Amino acid sequence: MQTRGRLYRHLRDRFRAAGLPTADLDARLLAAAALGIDPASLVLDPDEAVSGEGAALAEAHLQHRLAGMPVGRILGRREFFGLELALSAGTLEPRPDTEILVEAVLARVSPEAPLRIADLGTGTGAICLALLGRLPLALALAVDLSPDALATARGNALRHGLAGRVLFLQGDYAAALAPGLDVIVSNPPYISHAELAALDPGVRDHDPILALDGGADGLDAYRVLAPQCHDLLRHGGLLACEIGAAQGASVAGLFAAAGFQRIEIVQDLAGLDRVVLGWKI
Ligand SMILES: C[S@@+](CC[C@H](N)C(=O)[O-])C[C@H]1O[C@@H](n2cnc3c(N)ncnc32)[C@H](O)[C@@H]1O
Repeated sequence: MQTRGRLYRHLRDRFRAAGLPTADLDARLLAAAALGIDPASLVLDPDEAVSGEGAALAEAHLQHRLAGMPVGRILGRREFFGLELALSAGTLEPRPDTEILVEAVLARVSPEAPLRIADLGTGTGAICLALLGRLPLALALAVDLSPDALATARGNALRHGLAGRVLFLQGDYAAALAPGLDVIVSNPPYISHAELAALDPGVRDHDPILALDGGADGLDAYRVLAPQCHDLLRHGGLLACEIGAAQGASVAGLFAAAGFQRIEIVQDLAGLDRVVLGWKI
């Protein structure tokens, strides 16, 4: 008889043998998802029998993972800043690094302020939904070029009860937005062509190219965003962008050239440059 505990150990041992760095966690998440149970139940009730259907689904998850598919892609969902977000073919899988951007903004605005926020290149809606969850009086515009991403983001907003405070727009960054915004956030595509060629297949083959390709040197989006956002922000407004680890000085330079002041570069938990912030004074 197949049990929860045996099924989990089967996945774990195969992932360990394949050298996956997060073998135990991946096995727990994928086995629990296949069985439709909480991961803790694998440990609490290891002797519970599993259905043939559950075991077959776990085997399919196992094969996908061994073929290099990230866990979030297999599950079709991912946790970000405490929110479970659905993914789709048109969305980047949100990364923990991007939580640094959310935290950097939250540390610089008042939670009681009725802020008008724009999230340019919203993907799953990760950044703006995380912000709206912590800023109860804020409203947001979430823009993406991808209609698939926008549909997914809208579903995520509905799931978390935030759809009444965010408007989803298909567009080219801020080209269609009106001035007067308080905060603009963006995690634009910032991978250079040289880095794209060398990218881990788990990223290259599963995240959409529109979410990754930052042009020859990775800075194309910031060249557009910095002047565009300076025009759209009110005086006292904040622009916060996620960046690649080697882009801090270049993006700070683009912010300064567009007229931003009090520019800061914030590091992630690994000490790498991750966010550039600037104020329109
Ligand atoms: C790196 S992903 C970030 C997604 C999400 N904000 C996150 O942090 O997980 C960049 C997003 O920008 C969108 N995008 C790319 N070019 C764009 C453009 N010119 N205008 C609007 N969105 C764009 C992509 O479709 C993608 O959803």
